[in-house]
Amino acid sequence: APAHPLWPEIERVTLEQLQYARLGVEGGVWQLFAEDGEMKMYKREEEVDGLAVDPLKAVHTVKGVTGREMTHYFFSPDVRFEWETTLEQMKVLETIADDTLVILQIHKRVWPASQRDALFWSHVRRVPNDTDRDAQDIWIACNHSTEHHEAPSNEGKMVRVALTVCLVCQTSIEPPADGGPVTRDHLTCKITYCSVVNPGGWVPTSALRAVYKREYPKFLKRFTQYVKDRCDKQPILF
Ligand SMILES: O=S(=O)(CCO)c1ccc(-c2ccc(C3CCCC3)c([C@@H]3C[C@@H]3c3ccccn3)c2)cc1
Repeated sequence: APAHPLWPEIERVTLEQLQYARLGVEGGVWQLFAEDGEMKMYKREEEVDGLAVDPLKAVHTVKGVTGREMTHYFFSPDVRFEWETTLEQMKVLETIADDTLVILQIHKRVWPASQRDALFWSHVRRVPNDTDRDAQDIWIACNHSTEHHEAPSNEGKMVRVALTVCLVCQTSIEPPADGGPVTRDHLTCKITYCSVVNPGGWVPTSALRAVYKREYPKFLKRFTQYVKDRCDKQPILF
C-alpha cells in the first residue's frame, strides 16, 4: 500500500463506510423520504451545533452495468461535470495513486445557502465478497473531507462543507439459460449510496432539508442514468 500520510485514514474510513453501507436500512431509524422506481432514499434527521446534518442512505438497483463501472464513473474526475449539476469548479490537488485523489470542488450557490466548497480525498477499490464465494466482488468509492496545503483556506470567502460519502455496489449475473454469452441484459447492480454532509456554516434547517429533498434524488437518478448510457453497447468491465 502506498506510503502516504493519508493512507491509514483512507483505509480505515473506506472499510468503515463499507460496513455502514452494508447495514442497509434496518433498525427503523431510517425515514423513507423519496422513492422513484427501484430507487429508495432514506434519511435520519440530526443536528450538529444547530445545523441540519441529516445522514442519507439510498438503495437502488440498476440493470445492465457492473459495480466496477458504476464506481469508476463516480470516482473519475474527468466525467464529473457530465452528471454533477451542482458543480461550478473542480481541481485535482493531488494524485496519491490511480485509485486515490485529493479533490477541491466549488459547488454552485444553492439558495438560500451561500456558496460552498468541498475538499476531500476520493478512493475506489474492489473488495472480495467474503460472505458469498460465487458472488461478484463488491466495489466501493468513498469521498471523505480532508485538509490539504494547496487548498485556499478561504478566509471569510467560501464556506467549506465537511462530508463523508460512499457508493457501494454489488453486481449479480443471471447467466442465460441457453448457456450463451453473458450480456448486459444479464447484469444487475445493487447500489447503496450513503452521505453525511455538514454544511459548515448556518443554513436555515427547513431550507436545507428542502434542498436535500430536491437535490439528492435528482443527483442519484441522473448519475445512474449517465452510467447506463455510457456503458450501453460497450464491453462489460467486471
Ligand atoms: O457524492 S459526492 O461526493 C459527488 C461529487 O460531487 C457529493 C455529494 C453532495 C455534496 C454536497 C455539497 C454541498 C451541499 C449543500 C450544503 C449546503 C449548501 C450546499 C450539498 C447539498 C445536499 C445538497 C446536494 C445534494 C446532492 C447534490 C448536490 N447538492 C451536497 C458534495 C459532494
